[in-house]
Amino acid sequence: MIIDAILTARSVLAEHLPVPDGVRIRSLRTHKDTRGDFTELFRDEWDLGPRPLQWNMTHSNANVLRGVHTHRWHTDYLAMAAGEMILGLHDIRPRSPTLGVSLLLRLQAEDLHVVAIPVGVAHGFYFAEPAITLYAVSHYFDGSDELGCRWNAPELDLPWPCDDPLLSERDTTAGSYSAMIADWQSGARA
Ligand SMILES: Cc1cn([C@H]2C[C@H](O)[C@@H](COP(=O)(O)OP(=O)(O)O[C@H]3O[C@H](C)C(=O)[C@H](O)[C@H]3O)O2)c(=O)[nH]c1=O
Repeated sequence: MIIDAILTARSVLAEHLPVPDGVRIRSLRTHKDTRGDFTELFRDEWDLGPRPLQWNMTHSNANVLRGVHTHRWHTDYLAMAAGEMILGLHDIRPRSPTLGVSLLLRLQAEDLHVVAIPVGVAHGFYFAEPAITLYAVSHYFDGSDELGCRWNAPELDLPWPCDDPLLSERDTTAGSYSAMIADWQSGARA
């Protein structure tokens, strides 16, 4: 069953489950009181990868899938502000010890964790219900660093819990997995 392939961030940390090399997951501490709550999202001292230069917020409707994308230069750093995301990860770096490793990770605003995704780890965000994602990037937005492939390319080995997600025009017309690999390797650093 697909649902069995989806791990919570908490279980990955608790059971020391393998993730693509360089992916960092950290549990965030929420301080609750009678007014609500307070959670630190980022501390440079946490050493989760390159420092964020830009923060973004995305509202996603139900059944939206953003991706699958990968980058040559910038790291993504994300947490859920509301709702839940199924984060798909897949390592495409030829020299990585986790080349080809795939993972579906459940991120929940109700159990806050932050995830840092390094260059060369392809990723997609699936939202079964409306959700709000906060994410930072280590470089300013540059469309030339936006690589990707079809969300359901078999080579990704990502059993997404959806059949017909709502995609952007860009993701609808995304190319093949092999084209993404060639594109990435033509200019990658890692
Ligand atoms: C990323 C970005 C986008 N935009 C504009 C460009 C488009 O008009 C609109 C939506 O952008 P896009 O369709 O690229 O958004 P996503 O499909 O959610 O993709 C983004 O989130 C996935 C998961 C990624 O990994 C990508 O790096 C990132 O592009 O926001 C900006 O103005 N600044 C930005 O930094």
